Amino acid sequence: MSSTLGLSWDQHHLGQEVQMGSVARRSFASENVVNRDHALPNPSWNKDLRLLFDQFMRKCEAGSWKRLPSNNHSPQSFQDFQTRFVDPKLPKEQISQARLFTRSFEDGLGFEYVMFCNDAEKRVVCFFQAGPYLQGAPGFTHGGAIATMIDATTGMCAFRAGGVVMTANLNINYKRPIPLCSVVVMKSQIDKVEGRKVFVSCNVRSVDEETLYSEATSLFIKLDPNKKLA
Ligand SMILES: CCCCCCCC/C=C\CCCCCCCC(=O)SCCNC(=O)CCNC(=O)[C@H](O)C(C)(C)COP(=O)(O)OP(=O)(O)OC[C@H]1O[C@@H](n2cnc3c(N)ncnc32)[C@H](O)[C@@H]1OP(=O)(O)O
Repeated sequence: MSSTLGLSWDQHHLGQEVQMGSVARRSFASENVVNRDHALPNPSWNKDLRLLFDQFMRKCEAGSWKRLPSNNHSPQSFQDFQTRFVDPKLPKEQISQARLFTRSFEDGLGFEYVMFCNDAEKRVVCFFQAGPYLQGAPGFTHGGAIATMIDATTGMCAFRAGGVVMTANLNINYKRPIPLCSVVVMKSQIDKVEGRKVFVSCNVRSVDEETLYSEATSLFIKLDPNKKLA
């Protein structure tokens, strides 16, 4: 399947996966931040997150699911996105400090998560542990942090199916508050694709699946390579 940038998503992801191996431990002198794959267990992961990770890694061995690496810096394969869509007049020093929002916290304090995709079924699953810096109401996870993770999960689902996309609309029903430091299961799937529009839905449940925390629908638009974004 080809994306609007003329690269197939396999090429994008190949870039991501190649990068994981070759540059994963590269240090960025400007701020001494190691660009690494965060979608792997670290000591802050609780038992639930580790169990879910192990369970899905076994599914990966069986073949239908794939773990998605997640680095704090954009992979080299997104250079094309930058060249086409990012204003060249933006200050280079600040741009070189850019990092993925969800990977900008120290381990355990913010967003700890791992995503797995099943391309044949057009599904992405995310296991998310909300760290203590994501508090909204005391003891519970901030709604903006939940929205961020729903956007990231449905965005990845749309990207796997449709190439380079941006969020045009995100609707969330928050049904139950998510306890801080707990793990939730986010399941997303492509509902339909109409031209450049990719419709995705997502639900957020407790690990035992008994509690439905949130339900969401998103609309992503495949970017037109001939249109400037700003
Ligand atoms: C972040 C980039 C990622 C790229 C790389 C992907 C890597 C994936 C890897 C890892 C996933 C990580 C996940 C990250 C997740 C985070 C994503 C974000 O945070 S995105 C930031 C928030 N979103 C914006 O800032 C968009 C602002 N909006 C826009 O720039 C434009 O509106 C845009 C690009 C969305 C569409 O603009 P047009 O000019 O290309 O397209 P037009 O002609 O307006 O619309 C096309 C069709 O869509 C409909 N449409 C557009 N917006 C709609 C809406 N809100 N509701 C309903 N329909 C809408 C229109 O009516 C039109 O439909 P008709 O073809 O006429 O049938």
